[in-house]
Amino acid sequence: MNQTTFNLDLAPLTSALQDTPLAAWAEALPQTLALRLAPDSHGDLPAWLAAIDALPHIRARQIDLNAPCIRIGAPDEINADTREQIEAALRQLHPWRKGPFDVFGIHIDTEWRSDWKWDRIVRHLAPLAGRRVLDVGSGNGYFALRMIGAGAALVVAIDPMRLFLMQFEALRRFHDTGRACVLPLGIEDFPERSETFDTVFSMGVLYHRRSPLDHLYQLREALRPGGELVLETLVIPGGTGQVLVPEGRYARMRNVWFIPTVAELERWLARCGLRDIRCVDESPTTLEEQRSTDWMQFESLARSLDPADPTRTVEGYPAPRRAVLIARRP
Ligand SMILES: Nc1ncnc2c1ncn2[C@@H]1O[C@H](C[S@+](CC[C@H]([NH3+])C(=O)[O-])CC(=O)[O-])[C@@H](O)[C@H]1O
Repeated sequence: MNQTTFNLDLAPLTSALQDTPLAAWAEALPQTLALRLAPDSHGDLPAWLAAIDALPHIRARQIDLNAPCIRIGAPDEINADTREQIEAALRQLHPWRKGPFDVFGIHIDTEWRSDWKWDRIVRHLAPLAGRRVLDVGSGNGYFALRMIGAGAALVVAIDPMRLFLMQFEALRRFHDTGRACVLPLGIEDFPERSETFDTVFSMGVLYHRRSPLDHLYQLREALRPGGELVLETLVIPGGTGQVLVPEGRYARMRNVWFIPTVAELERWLARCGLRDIRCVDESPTTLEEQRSTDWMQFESLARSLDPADPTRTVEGYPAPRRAVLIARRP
């Protein structure tokens, strides 16, 4: 395996973006990613690459990217030894946070029931069929695959955590639509103004940004005029003008900066020039939706809530609740 470029097949992406303002950026991606994926760039990278290398080269015949539990291959497509080999390699890529997936009958029970989030969102979207999509903070590409399942023409998914790219690439060993890619990049590595995408998703990212309005502004600038922004983030109950800035950790997470109310978030979106702003869902995160599993054995939400009062975090803040807002770039 060529560890420097990690065999990321960027040709479909470069070709899909060739007539857009992102053409030059896409052309330069091999050099950008060579640095990001250099063998010494992350201590675990060699082990992850070895895990992917240990996967057999098989193409799944039965694939369903539209199912809540994304299905790549049916159990009867492989024998028991091959299944064992695949499962052992996929487990080397622990922790699996976003999913679930079913790979030739191996059920990857991820920390999150990401299918529940998708259900809350998808029915409110402009239909994704034929659209060019950007997913910022994509995790392992679970949602990117669901977007392809919903007919998107192209999904560019970015997430700086290289493990999540490895998980996406491991699954891509068995299927490849050529229409979705996960790139190991943060939003700060993305061109400021591309005006290329029909739909831009930012889910679970805003509260990690120290400058949330700059984040919203950059998301807006990635949209073509008339394009749709889908923003999912932590919120607190309350009205306009209220924002929680945790003193230290929030629900044991270190890098949480701004948690506004829905009304305040709507104002931020409007100030960033977005229109037709609507909150389509607001839900508390439950212990059924985010939990430790066999495929994510670290601590999860349960350990972040006050055992005496689960409506509070261990730090005494309101327990996690998330809102989904949809807006349009005029
Ligand atoms: N600067 C950054 N640029 C891009 N991504 C980032 C950055 N910083 C962190 N991330 C990534 O943003 C993701 C946040 S999780 C949401 C995943 C998915 N969207 C979900 O909705 O389940 C949070 C949650 O669990 O909700 C992580 O994968 C980070 O690596």
